[in-house]
Amino acid sequence: MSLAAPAHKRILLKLSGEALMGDDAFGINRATIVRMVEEIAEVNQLGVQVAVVIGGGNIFRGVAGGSVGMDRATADYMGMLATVMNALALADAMDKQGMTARVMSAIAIEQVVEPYVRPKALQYLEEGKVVVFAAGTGNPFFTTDTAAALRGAEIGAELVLKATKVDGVYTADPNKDPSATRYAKLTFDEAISRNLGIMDATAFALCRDQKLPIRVFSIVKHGALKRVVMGEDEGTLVYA
Ligand SMILES: Nc1ncnc2c1ncn2[C@@H]1O[C@H](COP(=O)(O)OP(=O)(O)O)[C@@H](O)[C@H]1O
Ligand SMILES: O=c1ccn([C@@H]2O[C@H](COP(=O)(O)OP(=O)(O)O)[C@@H](O)[C@H]2O)c(=O)[nH]1
Repeated sequence: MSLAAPAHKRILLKLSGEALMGDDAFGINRATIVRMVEEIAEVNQLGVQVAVVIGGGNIFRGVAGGSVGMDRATADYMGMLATVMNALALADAMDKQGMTARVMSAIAIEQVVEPYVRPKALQYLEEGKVVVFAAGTGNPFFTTDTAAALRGAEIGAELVLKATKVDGVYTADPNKDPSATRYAKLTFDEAISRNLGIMDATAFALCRDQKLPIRVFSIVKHGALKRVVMGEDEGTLVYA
């Protein structure tokens, strides 16, 4: 039996809100969330420190609100609140799975969750607790992908793992262009200049400047998270 050690000590996992929907049209699919949490538990048990940034697209997206005439910043605050709901659901499922999860919010709603305080987050990670970062960056006009890049840099994560419905970065959106092919790896500059829509340019630029690599992989594919953590070739690596 091989007792290979994980390739990373501390990771930042970005889960899209839509990933939580499973096959539902919106909201949180319980079976999907439980399965994801099982995969997170597996890497947590290997001794890997795990922080999570959760999206909110399954409940509300600021862009959608803005497009129907709402004030964009107000719609974005609604989107951030949606991520808090997802964070609570995720942390609850983690606790049921035997992990200890702590939700930290970028906007103050202290009766619900504790505020994000960087040293506290670092302390939780050292203790082996899973930290779930809620409310994105706390600012409108940003995304949770950018929050993942920001928190990843702040906590000194070795890698940002973007778990999504596709299994990597493609030459074009594979849901729209069936002839698109997947990159094994590419640089941040290539990703930005080719306008690859998998993540927003702000997130890519932040990770590029901080030399924080991102691995994009499928959350639907069983065992993929563990393979990434073990340093195996899975999905697409975006690097500086
Ligand atoms: N070049 C690309 N390679 C891979 N996926 C892409 C690309 N361009 C756009 N996408 C889309 O990005 C989505 C992944 O981003 P994600 O943040 O998980 O989704 P969303 O923003 O819809 O919640 C994929 O489902 C895919 O449709
Ligand atoms: O720093 C942030 C992060 C998120 N949002 C809002 O929250 C919504 C949900 O986040 P996102 O779309 O990134 O979620 P995901 O695509 O991962 O489901 C976004 O559309 C924005 O409206 C925001 O305003 N600032």
